[in-house]
Amino acid sequence: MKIIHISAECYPIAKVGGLADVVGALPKYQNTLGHPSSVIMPFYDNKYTQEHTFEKVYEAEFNLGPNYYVFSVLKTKDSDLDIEAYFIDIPELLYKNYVYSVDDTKRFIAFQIAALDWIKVHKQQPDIIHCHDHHTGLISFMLQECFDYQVLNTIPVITTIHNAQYQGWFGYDKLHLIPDFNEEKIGLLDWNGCINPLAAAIKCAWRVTTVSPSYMEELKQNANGLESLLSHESTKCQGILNGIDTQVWNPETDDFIIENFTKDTISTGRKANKNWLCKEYNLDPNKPLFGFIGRLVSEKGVEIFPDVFKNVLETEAVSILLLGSGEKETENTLKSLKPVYNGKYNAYIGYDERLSHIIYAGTDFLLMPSKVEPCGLNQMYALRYGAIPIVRRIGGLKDTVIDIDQDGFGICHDDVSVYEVEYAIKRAVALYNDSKRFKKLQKQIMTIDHSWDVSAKAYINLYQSIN
Ligand SMILES: Nc1ncnc2c1ncn2[C@@H]1O[C@H](COP(=O)(O)OP(=O)(O)O[C@H]2O[C@H](CO)[C@@H](O)[C@H](O)[C@H]2O)[C@@H](O)[C@H]1O
Repeated sequence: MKIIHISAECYPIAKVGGLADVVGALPKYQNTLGHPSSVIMPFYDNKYTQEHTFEKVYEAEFNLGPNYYVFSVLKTKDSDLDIEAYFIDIPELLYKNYVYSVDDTKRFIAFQIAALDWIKVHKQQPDIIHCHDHHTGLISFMLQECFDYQVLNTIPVITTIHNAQYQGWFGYDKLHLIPDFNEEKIGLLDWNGCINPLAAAIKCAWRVTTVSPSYMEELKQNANGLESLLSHESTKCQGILNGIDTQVWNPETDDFIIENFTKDTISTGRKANKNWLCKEYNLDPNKPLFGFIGRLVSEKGVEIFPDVFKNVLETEAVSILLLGSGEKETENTLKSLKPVYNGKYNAYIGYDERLSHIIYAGTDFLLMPSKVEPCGLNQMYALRYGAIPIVRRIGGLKDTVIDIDQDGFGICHDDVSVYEVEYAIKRAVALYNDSKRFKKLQKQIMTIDHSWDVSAKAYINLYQSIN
């Protein structure tokens, strides 16, 4: 089966968050299962595109409302990837030093048109088009209803919702950007008086998946306005838990970390990474270290951090290290705590792939008090690197972490409240002080298998069921 993934992000080419990790890994595992799987993504102006050379495999032009654009499809000449990636180059719209910004509607409609124009002329048509999130949400509508793409409408389209909070809404003033379609079908684009690409995908895709089974269930109650639509379409929806790329995320071979380790050398390996972090960020390596890595947005539960950190740092012998970027106000608040708790707390506000790996390898505990967590990859990376996750029981966190009091290996809490997270940290400190149990758990969690093997097969089964 020939599969094409269409996405705004793909690791290591362009990454903002977990979407990139999934699109960088799933096709790789599908290739290994014998199903040629490639990725179509925008050609951005970033480190990856600057450091590689590309060849043009196709060029054409298209209409975006009243304007004409020329686009090229590029392929790396010196690919170091295990997947085949094709890049849509529209210099005026996509070749930017960012992935997302305020002009996304126009940029991603253009991306979707160019991607489909190219698929249309492809010698070998795909058996499946797999779209990711709202940036590619109009593809299933376009195949079904736009006159230009009718020839492709027998190709099954799958949409994966990585995060239903973001839906890509836009007003009717931009309707003219979508290629011509039968206007009686306008209802397929509409949700609550706006054009809603994610809603259109839920209506038009052949199948809809979310990135964990629990999140699928939760969306029926809480989907940022799409609850009734998801309940209505529930027969074509399925939750498939994300995996992790165990080649990229492997403490034994990871080039980013300070010292590599296996479960047999975990003690010295993790110590070297923790010592490096503590030296670099002026923290005490003899205290339990609590880390956080992620986008600083409300759904990650980060608003409670200032109060949690103040309470904990004043009463417990702990160190805290945070890596994240996002909402400016949260960034500033978290930055402002640094001088107050000098030596006990530090934060790197920004994006740093290498540092994230070292934190997984060196922190004793990883905090994830998410309000919403469709799957969450960080807890799985933490497990693989022997860091104990402290998670709220929600979405994929609920599906992957079991509390130590239920014979499990993590620390779980039910609500996102200062009290509950503080209590979870206190339980973690008690666990840390029970050194024999703590060390045994660290070894045990490194052996939990969250690789893509199982889930990549689940996607193949899903594709086969509609092919
Ligand atoms: N400042 C920073 N510096 C370096 N690395 C950083 C970073 N901030 C985040 N990261 C990295 O980005 C990734 C984040 O992945 P998540 O799954 O936690 O989140 P995200 O919410 O982006 O993804 C959405 O999609 C994914 C994939 O489906 C779901 O798991 C998730 O629940 C859903 O919200 C991890 O690889 C993490 O290490």
